[in-house]
Amino acid sequence: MSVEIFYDDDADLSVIQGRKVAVIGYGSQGHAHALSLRDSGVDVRIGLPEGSKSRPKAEEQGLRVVTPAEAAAEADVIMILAPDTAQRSIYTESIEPHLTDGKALFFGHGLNIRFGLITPPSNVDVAMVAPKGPGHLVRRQYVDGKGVPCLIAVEQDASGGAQALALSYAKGIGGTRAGVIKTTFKEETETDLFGEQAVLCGGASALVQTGFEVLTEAGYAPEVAYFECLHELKLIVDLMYEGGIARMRYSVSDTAEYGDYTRGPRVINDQVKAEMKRILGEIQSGEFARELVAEDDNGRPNFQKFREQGAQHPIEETGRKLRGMMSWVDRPLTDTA
Ligand SMILES: NC(=O)C1=CN([C@@H]2O[C@H](COP(=O)(O)OP(=O)(O)OC[C@H]3O[C@@H](n4cnc5c(N)ncnc54)[C@H](OP(=O)(O)O)[C@@H]3O)[C@@H](O)[C@H]2O)C=CC1
Ligand SMILES: CC[C@](O)(C(C)=O)C(=O)O
Ligand SMILES: [Mg+2]
Ligand SMILES: [Mg+2]
Repeated sequence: MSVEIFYDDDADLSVIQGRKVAVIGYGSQGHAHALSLRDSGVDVRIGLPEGSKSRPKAEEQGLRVVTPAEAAAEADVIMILAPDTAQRSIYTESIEPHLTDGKALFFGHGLNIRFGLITPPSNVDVAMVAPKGPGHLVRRQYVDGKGVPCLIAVEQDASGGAQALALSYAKGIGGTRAGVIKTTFKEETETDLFGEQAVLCGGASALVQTGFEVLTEAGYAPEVAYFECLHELKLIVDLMYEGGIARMRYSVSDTAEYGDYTRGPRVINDQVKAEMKRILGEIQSGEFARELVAEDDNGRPNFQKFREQGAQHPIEETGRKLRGMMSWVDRPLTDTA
């Protein structure tokens, strides 16, 4: 099945430049979208509750901050970039009352629409611009004249111009420099959740931690295990990113390549694939979304525990020490990450 991919020449920046945009939330994605849209000549305001920790940061970076309700009332494109679990109540309390004819409601991820947690009225456009990368890199790439690829989707096209508006927004954050693929809220939501759970975040973290544990439990130095299982992973993934798995295999030794073919499938085996399929099933059925919402409604007791356990894993202490010796690696997050 072929997909539609859009680049700079397919998107008209003046469409979003002609609208007033509210970015609700100023975290990973929020700061990246807001700053890059502003730098692309778009009229942006930030919606944050009084007392929000993010307010001083947004103001220091030259943005006007109002409450989410004020931002939604002023703007005609409202992009919700608060945590997915907070979006329902923000929508009901601060956005829904201001969804008058001709406005557009935008998302950076489709979870709340896909699982029916938010049901917008029929008089507004509902669309998504979802960067396929962390917000801090979305901003860094924009500043460097590059871009993170994005997905766009239109759930509701009340104006007849929702796709052109989404493409224009994507251009404003640098997405069309790299390529913007048209998809649906369903496809974006399910693939994004699967990717982050099974491969990018869950799968990769568990692989790295388990490799580190196997080496250190066998008596090898934690520093050596850290370089082998975490630090070097980036260098290997960089080669895959630049030229695919084949490029990585071309660059590593024949010994590594032979070990890759013969041992890799023993680690990521049929049992792992079956588990990945179960994970995808839980996403598609809505089981994961229900679990996430219940966890949040209960005050996130398990989430908090997992965070603490993760932070206490011995690989973190080893990494802190080693990264401290590599100034180019160990740098604080900045405006452009
Ligand atoms: N993180 C990423 O790189 C990616 C995220 N996405 C999607 O983008 C969206 C935003 O995610 P992400 O950037 O990670 O979010 P963050 O967790 O970084 O967002 C935190 C921001 O939201 C603010 N916030 C919290 N509650 C509210 C509220 N009630 N009203 C207004 N603002 C609030 C926080 O304010 P305070 O400082 O006061 O807590 C903070 O500014 C999600 O839909 C996510 O799935 C998509 C692609 C990648
Ligand atoms: C991989 C995690 C992600 O989906 C992302 C950065 O794209 C997220 O939700 O943060
Ligand atoms: Mg993602
Ligand atoms: Mg995600």
